[in-house]
Amino acid sequence: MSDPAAIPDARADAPVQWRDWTELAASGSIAVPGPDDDKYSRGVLGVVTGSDEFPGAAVLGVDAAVRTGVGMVRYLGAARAADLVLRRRPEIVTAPGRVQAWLIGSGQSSDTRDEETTAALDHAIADGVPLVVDAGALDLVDRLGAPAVLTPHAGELVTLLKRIGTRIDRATVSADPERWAARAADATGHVVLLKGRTTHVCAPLAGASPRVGARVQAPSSWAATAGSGDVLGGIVGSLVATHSDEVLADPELLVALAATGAFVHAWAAERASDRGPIAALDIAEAVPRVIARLVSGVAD
Ligand SMILES: NC(=O)C1=CN([C@@H]2O[C@H](COP(=O)(O)OP(=O)(O)OC[C@H]3O[C@@H](n4cnc5c(N)ncnc54)[C@H](O)[C@@H]3O)[C@@H](O)[C@H]2O)[C@@H](O)CC1
Ligand SMILES: Nc1ncnc2c1ncn2[C@@H]1O[C@H](COP(=O)(O)OP(=O)(O)O)[C@@H](O)[C@H]1O
Repeated sequence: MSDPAAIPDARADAPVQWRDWTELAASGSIAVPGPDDDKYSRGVLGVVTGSDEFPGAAVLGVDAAVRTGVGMVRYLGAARAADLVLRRRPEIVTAPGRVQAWLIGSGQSSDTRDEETTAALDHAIADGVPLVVDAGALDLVDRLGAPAVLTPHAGELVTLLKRIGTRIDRATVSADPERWAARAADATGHVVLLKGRTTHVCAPLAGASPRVGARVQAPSSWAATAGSGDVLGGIVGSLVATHSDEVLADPELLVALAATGAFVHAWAAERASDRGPIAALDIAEAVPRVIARLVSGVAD
């Protein structure tokens, strides 16, 4: 149960100007390659996700990242996951090298993290480029130096807030997601994307008040299926990698990129679903059609 006495009041609940994220808003966050572009200039996403326990999460995130439109994906996670990633996506590079953003944590757990994964995560965190931090890397939040988007679901947000002494339960988060997403952003100093039927993306307070927040309403709930969040991580990772320099210059841009990622995810799920059930990979497969519509304004 939540314990209101444990919730600190200092600086709490500074105002957020919430904006519903529309197709028009999302269309501004897609990088379209030009005649002079190559795979490096478009942006490279480094990925450290998956584990022996959850290798599939790596496949889902990488597949979604490629389909969102990035120049290259370097997968540098667990060996078993790397095999599966290459089977699904032979274009993935598993050699280390420069990247413009990192996606870390999906399909991992801080309890079972092995030495190799720890070293790969340490490298990603020290690299100085923007990060998308999911599931099993959220415990590393205090060590992030570069701008980051954290992508918790309600349960993971509860754990994040517990670290700063705010003891609430999952139901409390679900009852007021705007408040708790904002509180987590302030507590961590990073953009928080709180997942759900409505996804809330909030920037931390940084001088200007009110700060910006974005709400993405999913048109249905068929996306509530295992691995769906791993797909979202790949989509957001790809959008961040293709806007890396802009994010380093203005970290608040991560709100627009993360909200666009949630928008693309929600509408890819809708297209894949056709009013029926879907699997997580179906969402990834539908991403290019959603992106095509965003950049051309024309439905197929
Ligand atoms: N194919 C894959 O590799 C997948 C990997 N995943 C990864 O799995 C890890 C754990 O993520 P979760 O979001 O599941 O963790 P949660 O924090 O939601 O769940 C924690 C635990 O509670 C249990 N639980 C929660 N709700 C339950 C219910 N209604 N009935 C029975 N048990 C319930 C789960 O089995 C789990 O052990 C993450 O690293 C995530 O990325 C998931 O994304 C699912 C797919
Ligand atoms: N009721 C719902 N309606 C629509 N989308 C949902 C709903 N519940 C969850 N989602 C979306 O599905 C994804 C679930 O992510 P997550 O909880 O991390 O699942 P997993 O760990 O299985 O990948 C998120 O993108 C979230 O916004």
